[in-house]
Amino acid sequence: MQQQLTDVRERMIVALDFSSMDEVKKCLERLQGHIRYVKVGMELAYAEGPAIVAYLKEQGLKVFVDLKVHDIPNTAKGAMKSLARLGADMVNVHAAGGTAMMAAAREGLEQGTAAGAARPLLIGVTMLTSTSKETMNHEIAIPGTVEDVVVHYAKLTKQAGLDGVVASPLEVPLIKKAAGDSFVTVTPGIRPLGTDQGDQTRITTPEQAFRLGSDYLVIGRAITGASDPAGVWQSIVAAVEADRA
Ligand SMILES: O=c1ccn([C@@H]2O[C@H](COP(=O)(O)O)[C@@H](O)[C@H]2O)c(=O)[nH]1
Repeated sequence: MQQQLTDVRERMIVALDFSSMDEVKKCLERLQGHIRYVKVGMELAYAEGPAIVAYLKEQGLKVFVDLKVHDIPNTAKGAMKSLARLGADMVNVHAAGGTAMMAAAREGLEQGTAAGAARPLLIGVTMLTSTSKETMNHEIAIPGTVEDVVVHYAKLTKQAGLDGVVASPLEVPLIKKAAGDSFVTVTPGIRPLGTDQGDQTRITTPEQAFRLGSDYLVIGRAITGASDPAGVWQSIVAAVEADRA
C-alpha cells in the first residue's frame, strides 16, 4: 500500500449506490462521524455529475469514483484526464481493456492531475465479484478458474503501471503472492454474517476479508440498506477489531 492505514475505518469504503443528492445527504446524516471513505458508482455519478464528488470532498470524505472505464486507449486516456480534475482519491478501469488501455489511462490521469496534487490511486477491475465460474466460462467465454484469471489480470494491471486491483477478498492471497504486498487490493463482495448475498457470488465477511489481506473493503447495501446504518457500521468495526485482537 502507498500509505500504512492502521485504523480499519480508513479502509472501509461505503458504496453510495443512490440516484440523488438528497438520498446521499440522508445517508450521510445517519453515518456522520463514523465513515471516512465513500464510493460513487455509475448510478450516482450519472444522476448528479461531478458536483457529487465536490460535495463529498467538502464533507471531509475520501472518494472512490467507480466508473470502471473500458474503451480504446485514447478514449480511456481522455476519460482519466477528466476524472483527475474531480479531485477523487481513487478511480478505476477494467483490466480486460488490456495493458495499452491501462497504460494510457495512467498517462491521462497523470496529465490531468494538478501540479502539486496527489494523483488518485488507479485500480484495475479483474473479474466482477458478481461473476461465478459458470458465467465466466459459459457466457463471457473465458475458460479456467476465476482465481487464475484474476491473477492473470492482476499481473497485467501491475505491468501497465497501475496501483492495484478490484477483486473478491477470496483472491487476495494469490494476488499478493503474484504482485507483491504493496499492490493494493480493493474488495467488494462483503457480506457480514446474516446479510443477504443478493447478486454477489464471491463473498466473505468483513473479518475474513481483512484476515485474507484486503487493503480496502467496499461495503454497500449491508450498511446503506439497513434500518440502522450507523449500528451496522459500528458492529462491523467491532467485529473486525475483535478478530484482530
Ligand atoms: O467487482 C466488483 C466491482 C465493483 N462492485 C461495486 O461494489 C459495490 C458493492 O455493493 P454491495 O451492496 O455491498 O454488494 C457496488 O457499488 C458495486 O458496483 C462490486 O460489487 N464488484
